[in-house]
Amino acid sequence: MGSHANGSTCAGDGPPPMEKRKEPAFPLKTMPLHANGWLNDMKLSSPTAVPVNIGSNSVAFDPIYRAWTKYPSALNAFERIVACGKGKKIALFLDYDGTLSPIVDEPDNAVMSDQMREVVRSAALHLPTAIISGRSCDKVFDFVRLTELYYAGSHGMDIMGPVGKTGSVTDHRSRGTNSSKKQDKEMQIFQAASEFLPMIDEVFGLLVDKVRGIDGARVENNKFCVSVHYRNVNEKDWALVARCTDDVLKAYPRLRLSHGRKVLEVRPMVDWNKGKAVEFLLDSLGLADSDEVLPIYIGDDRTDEDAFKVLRGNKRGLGILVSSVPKESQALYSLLDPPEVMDFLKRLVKWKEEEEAQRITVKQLLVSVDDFRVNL
Ligand SMILES: O=P(O)(O)OC[C@H]1O[C@H](O[C@H]2O[C@H](CO)[C@@H](O)[C@H](O)[C@H]2O)[C@H](O)[C@@H](O)[C@@H]1O
Repeated sequence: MGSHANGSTCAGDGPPPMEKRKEPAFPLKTMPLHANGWLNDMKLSSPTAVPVNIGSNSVAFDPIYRAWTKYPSALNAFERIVACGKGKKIALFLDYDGTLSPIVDEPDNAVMSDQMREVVRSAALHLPTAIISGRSCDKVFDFVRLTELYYAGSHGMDIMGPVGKTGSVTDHRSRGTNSSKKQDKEMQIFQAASEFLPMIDEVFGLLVDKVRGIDGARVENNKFCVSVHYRNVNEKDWALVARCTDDVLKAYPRLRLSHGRKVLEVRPMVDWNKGKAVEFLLDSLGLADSDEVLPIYIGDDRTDEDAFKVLRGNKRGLGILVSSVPKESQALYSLLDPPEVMDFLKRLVKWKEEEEAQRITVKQLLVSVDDFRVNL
């Protein structure tokens, strides 16, 4: 995985800081069975990259990482990837946290660099582009601040797009949409679980109260989902976080839980996920024909696997996993970290610009030949 050599570590994935801890308010052996299962998942969901100290490209020199060749580097395989897209339209789907912005300890600080914003903007000018995030649409929009894109927040349960853009999604399949405007240029297109809003608000309040005593625990309201963060919680207290979340969820059988990177994600029990959001957008944008369109999805999280799976099915498109540690995935390719994502997007934009320039030249040539014939 040669191209991975320019990477940096996800510093935020390191062990939580050793802080003064509270003892769990209950003996661990009394943990309910599924909260115990969660604990296992909590440990597995965000494995720590173990950097080997060789210069700044530590992870890339890690022999274990280098031996991980199951998902080839999307940078090394760039020519192969664009060859799949030759003569097709490429549709781009991007996760936010850990893909466009580095993982950091404080969720509110997960800003996107200006450079990355510029690259995503250029990509969106050439290719239909959507950001699909576990965060609420509003939050991810506040970070990204680009009106040229589609946004699918709350794990795809809340989809918004640019108003008046050619090929923009129409409302014909939407449920409960009143075209609520955002930033004057954004409109709500689809909400998969709008009836859950009051329940999510309620659960958010209960979870905030419940984990208040746990050092480092933080609850985030993502509109149709709630995130319970334990990145800054001492590992010994992760079981307590699981137990508190489970206690609250017991009264809400219509909510379920998924695991992200040091976060428990509470979400409505509806048949909707990032994969469904990708299908919805492809379909609604008239991009569902796999003979004409190559969808590429880039993401780092477990919840992105639903999208990788959709694209892998029938060889419809390509998933690219962003990871600095070897892990199993439904993706076909990999990138080390957000800087590599930026490099990949830059190359994609350049390739697209060259392709467009070639097409214009050929068109001009054909016009000249026609003119020549007419004048003969
Ligand atoms: O689908 P995504 O865009 O990847 O969103 C998933 C979650 O991302 C955020 O949490 C993660 O990033 C934080 C900032 O780097 C980090 O502190 C946290 O540990 C990660 O899990 C976001 O805060 C969550 O609400 C999203 O669900």
